Amino acid sequence: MAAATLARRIGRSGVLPLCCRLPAWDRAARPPPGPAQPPGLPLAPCRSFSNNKIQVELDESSGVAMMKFKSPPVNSLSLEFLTEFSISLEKLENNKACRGVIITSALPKIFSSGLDITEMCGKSIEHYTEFWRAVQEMWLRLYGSNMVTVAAVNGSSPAGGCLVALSCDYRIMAENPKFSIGLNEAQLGIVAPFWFKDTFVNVVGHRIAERSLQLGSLHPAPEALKLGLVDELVPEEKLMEKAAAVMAQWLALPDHARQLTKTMMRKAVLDRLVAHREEDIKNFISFVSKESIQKSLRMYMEMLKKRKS
Ligand SMILES: CCCCCCCC/C=C\C/C=C/C(=O)SCCNC(=O)CCNC(=O)[C@H](O)C(C)(C)COP(=O)(O)OP(=O)(O)OC[C@H]1O[C@@H](n2cnc3c(N)ncnc32)[C@H](O)[C@@H]1OP(=O)(O)O
Repeated sequence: MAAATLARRIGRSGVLPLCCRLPAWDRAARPPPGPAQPPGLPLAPCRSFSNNKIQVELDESSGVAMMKFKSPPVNSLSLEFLTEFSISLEKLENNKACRGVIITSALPKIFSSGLDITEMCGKSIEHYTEFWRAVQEMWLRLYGSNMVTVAAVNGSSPAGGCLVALSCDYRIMAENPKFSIGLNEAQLGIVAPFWFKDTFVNVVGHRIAERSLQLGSLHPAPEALKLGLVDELVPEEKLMEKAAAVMAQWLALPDHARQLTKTMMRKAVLDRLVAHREEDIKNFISFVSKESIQKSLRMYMEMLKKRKS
């Protein structure tokens, strides 16, 4: 689907209507590009594209796209960011030449600061609905992607930023102990929704997830490795090289076998949100609309600003 059409269908809602396409985790495995492809079949025109928030470059010879978050100061996941993120994933997913994507940040020291807290403060019910649908959409696309997804975590990655990394197939983090990662929602006085929790449990197991979620822990990179929250640590200057090597290793397998296995591992968790999407939006709205939650979020934002001065 052309980007313009997709953007129109998404419209202000930030949502890709489910009727527009099969979810990635239900699609048939794609044949690998290259010799198996009928000669003369044009590849989708998406070698490189970028928007205000995200830059994507696809190397058609390897089938690997590099996606860089570039939304200063901290790559927070605003409604606009999430919409652009979903559009970018959709474009790659629909491009037969693309088999894998490496996700990283173009900003120094920050992978993503998580959901944009200002989107959850003092807004209308319509806005909360639109925002939360966009958060769901992003996760459904990324966690359910048929592509190989590798997170090259080159900076701190709290809450929603951690969810992005957790939703990938493999996480490599820069071995800087000043960089931390985790679902720290409890520290903000809020609660990670069930599908954040499910994604976390699927990566680190129940006990580690329970302790980390209750404490709202942000784990420095070496601790994140010990917990299995990331798969590898490498010196920052080697991060992209390592990500490319890991990608090549994963792409060496036949797509159909890897994709069906991924679907088998993730389907139950994806289906749970799909079945309860509207209820999840209602829960989010009634939760963030509480005066006590608004107060907690405002205090947290003030704390961030004070820490700076
Ligand atoms: C019963 C069940 C009901 C279920 C209901 C579910 C409800 C669940 C709802 C939501 C889940 C939430 C998920 C989230 O992702 S919340 C966001 C969590 N993120 C954080 O805690 C990170 C906060 N930020 C930081 O720790 C730091 O900013 C940093 C480490 C990322 C970067 O540090 P530094 O480089 O020192 O930058 P600054 O702190 O100076 O920040 C620059 C600038 O950016 C602003 N900012 C930072 N993070 C955010 C953010 N997430 N959203 C919006 N704005 C952010 C910061 O305030 C500064 O602004 P400035 O002072 O105006 O320059």
